[in-house]
Amino acid sequence: MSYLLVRELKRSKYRLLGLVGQGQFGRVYCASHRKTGRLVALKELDKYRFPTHKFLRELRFLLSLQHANIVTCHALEHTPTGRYLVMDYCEGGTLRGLMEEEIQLHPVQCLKLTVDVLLGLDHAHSRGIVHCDIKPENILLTLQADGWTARVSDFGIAHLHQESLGDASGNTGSPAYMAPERFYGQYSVKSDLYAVGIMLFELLAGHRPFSGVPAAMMSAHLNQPVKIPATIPTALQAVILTALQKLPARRFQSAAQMVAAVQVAANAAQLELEQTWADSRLLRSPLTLPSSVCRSVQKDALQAEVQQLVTVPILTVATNPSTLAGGGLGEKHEQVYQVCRRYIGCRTYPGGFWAAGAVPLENEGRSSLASVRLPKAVKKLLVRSQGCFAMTQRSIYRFPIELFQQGVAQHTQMAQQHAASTIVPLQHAVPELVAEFSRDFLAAIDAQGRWMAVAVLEPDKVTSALGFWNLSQMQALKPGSRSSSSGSRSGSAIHSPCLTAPPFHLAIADSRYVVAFSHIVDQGTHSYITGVLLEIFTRRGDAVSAFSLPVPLRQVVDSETPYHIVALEPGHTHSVLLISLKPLKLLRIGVDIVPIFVASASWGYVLMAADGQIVLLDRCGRVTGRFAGPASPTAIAVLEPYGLLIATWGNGEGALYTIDLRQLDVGLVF
Ligand SMILES: Nc1ncnc2c1ncn2[C@@H]1O[C@H](COP(=O)(O)OP(=O)(O)OP(=O)(O)O)[C@@H](O)[C@H]1O
Repeated sequence: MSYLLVRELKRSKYRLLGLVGQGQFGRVYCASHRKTGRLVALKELDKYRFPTHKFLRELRFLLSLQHANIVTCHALEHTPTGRYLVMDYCEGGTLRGLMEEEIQLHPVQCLKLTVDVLLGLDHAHSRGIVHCDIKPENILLTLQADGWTARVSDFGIAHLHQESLGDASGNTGSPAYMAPERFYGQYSVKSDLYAVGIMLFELLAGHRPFSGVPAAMMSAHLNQPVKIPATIPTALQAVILTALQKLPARRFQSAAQMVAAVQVAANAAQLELEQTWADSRLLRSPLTLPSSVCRSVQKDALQAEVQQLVTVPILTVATNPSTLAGGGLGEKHEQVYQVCRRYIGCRTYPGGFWAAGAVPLENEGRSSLASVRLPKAVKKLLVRSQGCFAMTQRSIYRFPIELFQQGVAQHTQMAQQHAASTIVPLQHAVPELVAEFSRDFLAAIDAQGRWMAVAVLEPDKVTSALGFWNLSQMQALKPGSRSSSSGSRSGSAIHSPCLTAPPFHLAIADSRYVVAFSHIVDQGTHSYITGVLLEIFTRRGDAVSAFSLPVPLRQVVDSETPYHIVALEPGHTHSVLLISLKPLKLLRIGVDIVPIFVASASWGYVLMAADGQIVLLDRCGRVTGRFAGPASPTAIAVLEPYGLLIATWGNGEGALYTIDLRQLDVGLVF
């Protein structure tokens, strides 16, 4: 990151959060406004590479365009070292980036993005501006409650309608998206609609209609008929064919006309779209066209959803194989069910599934097995080298990690020896009470298990203070005391900062920083949650930064990778949100279960539904396995690299399960 820019910005109203990309004319940074926490993109404009006239030209276009589907420019900042544009930050990156993710986009989402682009263009066209460079690289994305929203950016080579035709700069652009007339230096609003037609083709077909070197592409755009794959519904084929007419007069006459045609075709093709999509995995959230903006969730609805997670349905576990979800869910489920049935019912222990139940199996006349008694419902499980930390409503317990490792190791050993007829008794484990609080609390433990951040929720529910613990000595660090935890610079005093709002989650960003998440409530109604405030503190309690996310969240989990978190969103029952914090990037992945818990592993993510269904995703969000675990989970965690811990609660009893994923043939690469 440019040292000078950082120094300048230290004195400015923005705090840099990270480098986002590099364009022809300078770098783009993600920054937050120091007072409001609003995220912005700072586009550095190198004065040598971006001559003043070009720069003023783009600024003239940008400042005149204020629309939800155009990346808004707020200001121009001058520093002694340069100048930069302050723009809306688009945390979803470019449409090109989304298309390159190996997650196929739902056709309805593709149509919505196309309509978004057309609405943005309609606004620009109504002000006499032709973009002239529409392509996925110039479409940025923001994430909202109803899915991705596309915003047109980069008006660098835009032209006014009345500017002279045949202008030498008129034929600059990207040949793959250029309308035939653009190769002759001519342009009009219909040239932009042609480019949108190519993009729509590419979104639905997965490739562009013409490819090759620029000369070949020019020839194809001018002469070659467009061949549309039969997989694209007929109604939409007609829209693409009209947009890609060689003669501008035969295309849609305005962006608004094309929006109407896309909407009619989308309705006509609804059934076909669903069928096309049936075999592939996609964003299954219902989407409407055009974007009906629903940026918030009702506070009560979120509370009810969260409540549902805590008060799980009651079922007895570990003593009765029928409580382990098994039937009707495919081969893998059946496989796990069989393993459990053999383990419990026939006194065999074939490996692959190890359970420690709160009710010892001797009660049913069976041999003794290790039993982990869970005194309370576990709300959060964290696995560190020092042990497995189980957090209940007001206490933190630590189980020796060996207990679980022993369980997994024994399965493996037994599976290898084919000694499926013996039950190996495991040690009874008594969890150690690490801390007890007089009120509800949240806690996060750093990856090395050296320190812990704790927020005890105050009764007034308006404020909460953040406290820090040295876990090697198992003690809370008092505000003003000197931190002596290993790895810290000695002599730094601990603070106990007050959080802006009561948090609903604490996460560790890396070995030095903790992030507090709190809901942002609509100031007018006080009943809608519109987003999430993230406040970042050092492990000594110094406030570092704060910024807001535009989407409400209901559950957040730290990821294996620093500055990455995984979250579930209220209202988005079939998806999981991958969040990178530095710089902010959001990726929503569609899944075909309703996850209520998510855990992160070095190889990907584990999602678990209330009925025990478990889906494993790799780091790119592809499904690598699915099977059924115990029902009524209250918390899950990964026991690296191949163990999965599941806490359940029912009938006043709790249980901790360990599943050895290697035994399940789930296609994971460890
Ligand atoms: N407002 C923004 N919000 C988020 N990311 C942005 C924003 N603007 C740009 N970016 C990111 O920064 C990268 C560089 O953008 P920039 O517009 O400077 O260059 P470019 O798109 O490569 O084209 P050019 O240099 O020709 O204008 C983009 O690829 C995009 O990922």
